[in-house]
Amino acid sequence: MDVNTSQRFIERGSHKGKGLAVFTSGGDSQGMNAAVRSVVRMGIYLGCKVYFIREGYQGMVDGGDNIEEANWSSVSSIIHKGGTIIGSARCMDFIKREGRLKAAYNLVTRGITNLVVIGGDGSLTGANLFRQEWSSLLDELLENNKITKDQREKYKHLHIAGMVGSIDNDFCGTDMTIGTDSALHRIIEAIDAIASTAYSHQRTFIMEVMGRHCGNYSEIEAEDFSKSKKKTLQGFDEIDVEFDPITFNRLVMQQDIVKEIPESILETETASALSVLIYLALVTALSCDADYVFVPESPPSIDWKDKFCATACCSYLALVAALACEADQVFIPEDPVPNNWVEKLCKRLQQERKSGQRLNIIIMAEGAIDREGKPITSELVKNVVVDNLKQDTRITVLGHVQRGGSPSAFDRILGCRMGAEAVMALMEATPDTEPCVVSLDGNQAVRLPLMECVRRTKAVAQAMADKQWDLAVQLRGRSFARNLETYKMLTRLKPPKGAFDETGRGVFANAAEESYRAGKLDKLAVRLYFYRGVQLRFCTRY
Ligand SMILES: Nc1ncnc2c1ncn2[C@@H]1O[C@H](COP(=O)(O)OP(=O)(O)O)[C@@H](O)[C@H]1O
Ligand SMILES: O=P(O)(O)OC[C@H]1O[C@](O)(COP(=O)(O)O)[C@@H](O)[C@@H]1O
Repeated sequence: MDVNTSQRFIERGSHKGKGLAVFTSGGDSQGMNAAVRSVVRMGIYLGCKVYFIREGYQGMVDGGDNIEEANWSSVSSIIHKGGTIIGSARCMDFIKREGRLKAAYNLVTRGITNLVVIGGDGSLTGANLFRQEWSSLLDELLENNKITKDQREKYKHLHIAGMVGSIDNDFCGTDMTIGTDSALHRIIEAIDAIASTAYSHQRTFIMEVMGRHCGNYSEIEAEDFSKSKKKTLQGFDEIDVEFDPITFNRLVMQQDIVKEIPESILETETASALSVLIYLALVTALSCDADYVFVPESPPSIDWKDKFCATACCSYLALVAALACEADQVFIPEDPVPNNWVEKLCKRLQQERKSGQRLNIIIMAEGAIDREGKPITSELVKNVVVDNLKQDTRITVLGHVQRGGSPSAFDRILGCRMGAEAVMALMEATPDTEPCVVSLDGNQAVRLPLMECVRRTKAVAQAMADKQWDLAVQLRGRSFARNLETYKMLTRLKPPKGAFDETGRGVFANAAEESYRAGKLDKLAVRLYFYRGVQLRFCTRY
């Protein structure tokens, strides 16, 4: 499209008469209001008739006052508010065709054929299914004399654009989901606050942050519910809802699903909800100098508990002490091997205390598991620390605080940009255009095929279910992998072989300086080298 065409296209009123609706679905997140506002105003600007659909898919199915025309001022003064002013819900009715038929009727009778869905992968999957079925739903409505032939013809194409609203940053295809940045702010503020009291009492704190995924849940078809079909998910067969207290805790976290899924499915399918997404835990650990982070994509070995307090080797504590506290001594540790993580953590905790550190922070994603896929709960880690290290230990579950409060500037802007792009995508759509999800790629808003992203997102869950941890990390994307690598890098005690020059000075420090001056390195690499260099310089004093 040349400049003139594109300018004409976004001309005020250039899409007069089109019916467009926006709704929020699944878990709410900060920044959703900014996105809603942007959709409404962009739509109105282009001449569309814009509707709110309240309470997610439930409002679409129920119709009535839940579908309400919006105007310019209905989205005034909402950009700074957390949550979503139009409500969000998880809706079992929409999982069934019967529910989707009602939803189609409610849209057609209002002339709505453009939908902006703001939610997670489940909501986007539902929207895609809805679009696939649209034609047959309209046929059924016509057959039942619910709509006229004219309506059937006029509204025969449904267009879908998605935006990912979730604090979990768990959607493949976008660098940041709407809400993640704000949630991180909450977590970091909370950890900073905890650190002061932890310091006073010389305590270890286990901070549990949100981050879970139930991608396979979205794949449950309506038929599965009616037939109570028994399914087995590889790797989770041993999970017992009733008798295993650890597993029970996990399922409690999924209580919205537990409530609604028949017992027979609950016992098998819900297990898949244990596939956990860890962005918040990982990045928080990185930002807060946490002593350890439990993450499902890269879980510890199965015997983590036994090894937790068994030996005397520690790397992270020493590194953090050296970097953050200007420690006088730096240890040259062994490269961490996955099966030794418990040992290392134990050593770290002990070593930090020995070297004068007054507190420890352990961060856990709420769905952390070990390499066998078994959950590791905050309670379990606490017991291990208390029983074996005798450290005064507390658990803080940050819970929904993370999803509350005002959105950060980043999330407000992100919502605005994504919303405008979603409307543009709908206006440009042709009958053959696939549903898209508006994503952030670097600093660019891009449109990606919705189902491809959903497929990739679900592949992460599958990789974890298959215990393919490297693959799970890789599927989460480059930036996730880099964050994990950075975290591991900065928690190493021992620099790689060849890190010293003949004078004992870190060669990485030299290399970084030279390369940075020559413009050969990116910021991250320089920072990593810098940290290694600092560490090595400390060594040279001995
Ligand atoms: N496979 C599906 N078919 C139809 N609707 C679905 C499907 N998966 C999810 N949904 C709808 O989307 C809602 C939100 O999905 P959920 O997975 O709970 O949250 P999120 O969108 O945050 O991932 C569900 O309550 C349901 O109404
Ligand atoms: O608010 P609920 O229903 O207790 O759900 C809690 C879950 O929602 C989330 O905040 C977001 O999950 P979704 O984006 O998948 O909806 C998770 O991090 C958390 O585990």
